[in-house]
Amino acid sequence: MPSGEVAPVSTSKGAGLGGIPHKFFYQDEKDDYAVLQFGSPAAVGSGLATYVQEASAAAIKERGAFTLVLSGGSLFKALSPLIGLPGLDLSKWHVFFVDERNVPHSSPDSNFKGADEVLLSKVAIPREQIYAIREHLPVNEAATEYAGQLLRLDEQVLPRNAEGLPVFDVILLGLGPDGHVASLFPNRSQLAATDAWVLPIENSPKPPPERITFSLPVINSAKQIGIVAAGEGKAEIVQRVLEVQSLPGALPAQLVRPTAGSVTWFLDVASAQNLAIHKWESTKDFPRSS
Ligand SMILES: O=C1O[C@H](COP(=O)(O)O)[C@@H](O)[C@H](O)[C@H]1O
Repeated sequence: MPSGEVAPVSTSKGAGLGGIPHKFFYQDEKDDYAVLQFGSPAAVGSGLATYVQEASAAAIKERGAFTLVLSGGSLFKALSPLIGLPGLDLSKWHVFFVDERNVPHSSPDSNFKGADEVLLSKVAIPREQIYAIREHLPVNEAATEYAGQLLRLDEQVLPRNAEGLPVFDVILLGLGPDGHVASLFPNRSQLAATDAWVLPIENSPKPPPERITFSLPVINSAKQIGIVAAGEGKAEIVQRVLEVQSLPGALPAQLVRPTAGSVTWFLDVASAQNLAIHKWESTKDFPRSS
């Protein structure tokens, strides 16, 4: 995440409607920090489906497998345009959860249940390639067990980088109103954890209290990270994360900085409404256009 008084460095203006996003880039060392603003939540979903479709085709061509990591909340519904999309080789897909609540799979709080009802039960991904939290374990053991599921996969499915960390093809993150991503909450010790792939959480500020979450180093090892935030309720936090420096004590979403991959934000007009880009474009005083 850029620091200081942050300004976008270039823009390419689409209408935001019909799936053609208004696209702009924030400064980052690797020039790979794109923000896509779509005309509606439905268009965000279509854009997201295309992003996943393209990543899937590339990964399957390269190594015969595709790894997709989901977060919870509103994301599953946004992904529904994936259902019935032609040309997806779903038999090669492996689906994971970047965070999960330590509850039975039948609980309304379960991310697995939410994903299954809205998406996973409607597509032909082999069930053994959907990696759910093991139920009825103490949360420490649930985190260790989930990490074990990842460790058991061979590198053709889940490659490792030079640091030995897993490299997922696509991780999709939601954004909480406090700037949390996955179950990494502001000012919590888990933000500094480097020694475990999957961390237990015993006292989450958002219920339910027990959760497991990927650590930041694992998230930041992904090839592609999509951060999805639609609706007016996300406008304030989207602007804070993208444009307000908060070091020290950066928000979790500001710590999403892939070591070798890219970040793409998926916003709609409502969640992007506070971004300074609109002010600059309307005054034609765009600070550093390229
Ligand atoms: O608790 C959680 O919240 C975030 C944001 O959810 P949303 O419904 O506001 O999109 C979610 O990304 C995370 O996975 C979940 O556990």
